[in-house]
Amino acid sequence: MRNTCLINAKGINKYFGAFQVLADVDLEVHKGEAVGIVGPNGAGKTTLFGVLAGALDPSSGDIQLGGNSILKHDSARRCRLGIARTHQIPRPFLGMSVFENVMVAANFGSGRKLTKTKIECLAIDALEKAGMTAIANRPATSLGLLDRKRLELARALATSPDILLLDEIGGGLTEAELQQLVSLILELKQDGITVVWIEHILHALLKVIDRLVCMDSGQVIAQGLPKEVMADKQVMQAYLGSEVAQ
Ligand SMILES: Nc1ncnc2c1ncn2[C@@H]1O[C@H](COP(=O)(O)OP(=O)(O)OP(=O)(O)O)[C@@H](O)[C@H]1O
Repeated sequence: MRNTCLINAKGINKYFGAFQVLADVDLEVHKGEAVGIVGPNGAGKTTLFGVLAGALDPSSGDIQLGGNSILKHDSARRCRLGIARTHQIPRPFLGMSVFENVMVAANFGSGRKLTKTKIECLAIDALEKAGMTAIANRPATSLGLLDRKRLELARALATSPDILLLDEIGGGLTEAELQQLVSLILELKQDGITVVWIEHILHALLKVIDRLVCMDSGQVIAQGLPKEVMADKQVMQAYLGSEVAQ
């Protein structure tokens, strides 16, 4: 199962003006695995997600999904092909309720015409998984940061993703909430969803991932088994001076 390459990003470079943010990044993610991405602030992790999800065009390189290039597909098309993403800074539709936000995602992400009942089922299921059923009717504007993060996850789940890109979804959660999040992500993995998770909270990340990738200054500096990557000299050096919650 883990031999099937789902996402294959090759030779990704990204410049903002003259500033190179990604430098020849290769990333393979196999079907069914959970991959963690760590690295100091500014390493290029979120930019890499932007490039994978289609929010940003790479300056060069290719991204394949299931063996086919998706470079020319915009983020909406990539979402319909099964790539869902949560944002580090949540971006709900503020004029809508929690439920409406998730309904939009369920409708939009499916890539085919669904009945209203089916869309509602997808939305209810996603809200349940994200632990938001009790506040489904609240306006999105009334949510605090943690609930906005949950809503990000619910919206991503409602699109019925094959691959879930999670961007620092654990930040700001209590230890108990982190445990719930870990259990949920393990469940999603069990359900066959491939997970790529950028996270600074290592002890949570390490409970979920099969493989770890460490980035620094726009480059992948190590990847492999989590324990080996964390013991890598270059990785430890990259973290010197930055606080890593273990
Ligand atoms: N739109 C942009 N224009 C110019 N520079 C940008 C832009 N977006 C990101 N950057 C810069 O690119 C670098 C990488 O940013 P990115 O957000 O990808 O890092 P990161 O590894 O996700 O960091 P963090 O852990 O703090 O979220 C940073 O120096 C950032 O300031």
